[in-house]
Amino acid sequence: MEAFQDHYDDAVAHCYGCGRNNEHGHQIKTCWEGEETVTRFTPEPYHTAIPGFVYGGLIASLVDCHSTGSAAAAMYRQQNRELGSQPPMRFVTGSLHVDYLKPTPLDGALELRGRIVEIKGRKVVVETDVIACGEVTARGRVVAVQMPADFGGAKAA
Ligand SMILES: CCCCCCCCCCCC(=O)SCCNC(=O)CCNC(=O)[C@H](O)C(C)(C)COP(=O)(O)OP(=O)(O)OC[C@H]1O[C@@H](n2cnc3c(N)ncnc32)[C@H](O)[C@@H]1OP(=O)(O)O
Repeated sequence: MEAFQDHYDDAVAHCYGCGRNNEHGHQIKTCWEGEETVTRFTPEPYHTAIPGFVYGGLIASLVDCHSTGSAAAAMYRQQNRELGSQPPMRFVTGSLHVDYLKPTPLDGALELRGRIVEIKGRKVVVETDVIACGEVTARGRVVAVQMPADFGGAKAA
């Protein structure tokens, strides 16, 4: 199944978290599973915080890009548009909040499951559970905002 991130324009597919063209990045892939969005990512041994446990910054990074991708997909879905149809709708992070509920074992794949909490104007709020070994170890809440055409002085694509 094609992931949301597969539809990002080549010119903007270099994000460290989700850009498929960034060979040094995480290159996460997110899909719908019913009403939830799902990303699966297997941390490497060097993603360590305390030995045996995943670095919190990695978890935040995964929540971030999982959520901005989910926000875009939710907006396309709300507008009954195909992912990848023109003009593109891309989202950046306005706010990123993560609660670390318990240590996340560095032991196989992490699963991120997102729910769309609100869509209002250019804003989409996404809540995401991070699941390791069958347990929710972290929970994120992201306010994603549709990228302005002049974001950072650049042209949106
Ligand atoms: C080329 C690349 C392709 C990108 C394609 C790939 C995407 C990869 C994205 C990766 C994720 C990132 O790391 S993105 C990089 C990190 N993020 C950034 O650099 C963003 C920097 N910030 C900004 O540019 C700006 O602050 C924005 C765009 C986020 C918002 O500014 P704005 O466009 O003027 O929006 P504004 O009208 O103020 O707000 C719209 C709604 O969002 C809410 N809102 C805005 N900011 C916040 C906030 N911090 N906390 C809560 N809510 C907020 C407002 O209350 C309002 O809700 P209401 O009043 O309507 O209810």
